[in-house]
Amino acid sequence: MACRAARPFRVLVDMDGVLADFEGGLLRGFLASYPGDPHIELTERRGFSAREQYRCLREDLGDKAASVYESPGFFLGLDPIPAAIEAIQEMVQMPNTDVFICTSPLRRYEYCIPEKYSWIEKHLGPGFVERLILTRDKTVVSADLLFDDKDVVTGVEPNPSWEHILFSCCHNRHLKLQTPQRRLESWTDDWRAILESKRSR
Ligand SMILES: Nc1ncnc2c1ncn2[C@H]1C[C@H](O)[C@@H](COP(=O)(O)O)O1
Ligand SMILES: [Mg+2]
Repeated sequence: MACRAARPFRVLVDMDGVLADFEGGLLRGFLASYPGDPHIELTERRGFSAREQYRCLREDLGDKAASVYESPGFFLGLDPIPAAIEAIQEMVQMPNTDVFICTSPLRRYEYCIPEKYSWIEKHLGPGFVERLILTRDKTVVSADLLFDDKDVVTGVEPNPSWEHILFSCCHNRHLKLQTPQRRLESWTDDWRAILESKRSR
């Protein structure tokens, strides 16, 4: 029987809230577009969906928040999360390691999709565009690790192959994880140790 060589270790890295500062961009855009309306400080964000929290604050604010991130220029204008660019550039150079950026486009994808490609080219270079996976369902993508700020990542596959590492973001900081779930506080935290511990399992 022929032996199959083990494939390289595979890491998926989410984009919004992990590489690109979606929450900071949303607050900045909301304040600029709706200066007279109440807003949610980043320290007060709870729950993944910013639209839902704004809607709870006042019914009309949910759609106003969405109008900010559905506008042209929003995704391309996002700042990188601190130390994210350096971390992913280092990760991609690691031996026996494949790194992909795995992100879900908005349902209103007109500006979101091309701007996600452009953001990667702008901040990581044209070669990195090859590593972009756009999917509304990350559970069907096979990998060893997924770094994602969404507290619950679900889809059609009930047992995804990856371990979800919760990347800390303003909306999930207060959550207490169930063991054995793991968290990465920031890209200055020890993400290398997470890769090595998973690699050696
Ligand atoms: N915190 C968020 N609130 C509302 N919408 C969000 C938030 N973070 C990301 N999004 C948008 C932008 C993306 O197109 C999709 C899914 O993002 P992902 O980071 O791939 O889960 O939702
Ligand atoms: Mg995200």
